[in-house]
Amino acid sequence: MKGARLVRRSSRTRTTAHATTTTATRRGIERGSGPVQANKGSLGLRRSVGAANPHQARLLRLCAVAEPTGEKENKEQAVANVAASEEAGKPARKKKPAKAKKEKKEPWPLTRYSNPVSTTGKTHYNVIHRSQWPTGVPSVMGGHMMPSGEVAPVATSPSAIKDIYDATQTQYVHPFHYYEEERVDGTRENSSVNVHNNKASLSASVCDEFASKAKESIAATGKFTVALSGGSLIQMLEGLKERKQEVDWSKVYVFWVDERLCDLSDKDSNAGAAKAAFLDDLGIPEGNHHTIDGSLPVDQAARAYEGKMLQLSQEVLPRTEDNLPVLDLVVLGMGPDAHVASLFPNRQELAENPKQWVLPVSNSPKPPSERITMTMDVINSARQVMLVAAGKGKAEVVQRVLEHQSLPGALPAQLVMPKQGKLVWLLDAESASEISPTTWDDNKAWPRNNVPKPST
Ligand SMILES: O=C(O)C(O)[C@@H](O)[C@H](O)[C@H](O)COP(=O)(O)O
Repeated sequence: MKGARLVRRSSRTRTTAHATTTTATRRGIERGSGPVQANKGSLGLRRSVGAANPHQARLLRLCAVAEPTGEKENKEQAVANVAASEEAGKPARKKKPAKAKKEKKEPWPLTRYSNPVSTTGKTHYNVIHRSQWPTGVPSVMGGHMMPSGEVAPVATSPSAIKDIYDATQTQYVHPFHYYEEERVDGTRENSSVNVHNNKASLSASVCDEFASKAKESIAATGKFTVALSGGSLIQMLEGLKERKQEVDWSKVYVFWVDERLCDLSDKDSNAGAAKAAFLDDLGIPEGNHHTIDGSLPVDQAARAYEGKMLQLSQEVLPRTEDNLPVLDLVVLGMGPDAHVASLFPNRQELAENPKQWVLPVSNSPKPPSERITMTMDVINSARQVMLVAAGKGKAEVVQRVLEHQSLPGALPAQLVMPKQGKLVWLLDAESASEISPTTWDDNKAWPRNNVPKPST
């Protein structure tokens, strides 16, 4: 059996005045071929052998239990030896049974992988045998390794994925997918990691990047479409007010990559918080800010929001060949479990969902429990994605996401890979304190488990 191999692909690092900027390609998993077989050994009952006397009959009964076929020949031989020795009046000599070959154990989770089957040419599926995960995707699906070599803690997601078992195929078909090593346009270096000295310079950089993308897009296409996330990001975007004169805000369309199901006036509303913090000051036309209808049941709210997006002309919101919307910019925060938008680890919403752009989320591990979210496919169809994380509390997850390839779905942020566009990570020194970009070119430093932490 060949297992999965962690592979770091090429990367390079450059330093700018206020930030260390590392451009790196995505890492991928290379797997060997051939399905993993549960190596139980075949069990069989001993063939019937006639007993010559009561002693031999007892030996036969002892042997007539289920036993690995590899040992049965030896036992038959032992019985035959006893019979022969007794007949010759000699004490029986027991023949040592041959030692069963020890199965070579590979560290978890490699033994849980089976063969990747490329069904579409662009997608790899993990095919998991029924005997291996009889109760669905295991809770330790977050089987990424910590720097210590330990398996990372169980994901906080409460619900197991139930509906991925395909009864006709007698196997679990894992719904998450990887992209092939190369992007659609054939280039490899599509992501960069920018580390800023502190949160203030990070926020300034987030606003600069936003404004420059807006100007670029308006100059090229006459509009700028952006989808925002909530959380601490909203405060970081306040600095856009200082860039009010730089951008023609009347041509800006704002969407929510995810939103909590509540009224705009509710303290939980991302859109409400952003309006108060900066949106209302920028002069974006009312009709260009697309908010959700928080009074609807969550599934209807998702459908209605998707409907709003679908109604926009293709001049404003063009589509990919796969009929996915192409946003000019998606700005994501990241939770401590590596969730982005409201796409939480090991949840059904993360699965490929080609028919829908926006999904309802119930029982969200992060409160409030009902939300809507754009799909990972929509995020990955954007022209540019910004992934922003700040603070010491994010250091460990940033390190895991950037330096350890996990099982797909365990760390949603690892699935952010714009197909045509660019991914820019924007971090502050604290959230980047556990990563070691200077070793990203060093093949010997992979896998990461033994890499010493950067000196402070
Ligand atoms: O909860 C939301 O509304 C989100 O959109 C969510 O994805 C958020 O961006 C991350 O949880 C990071 O939040 P923090 O930056 O506050 O940690």
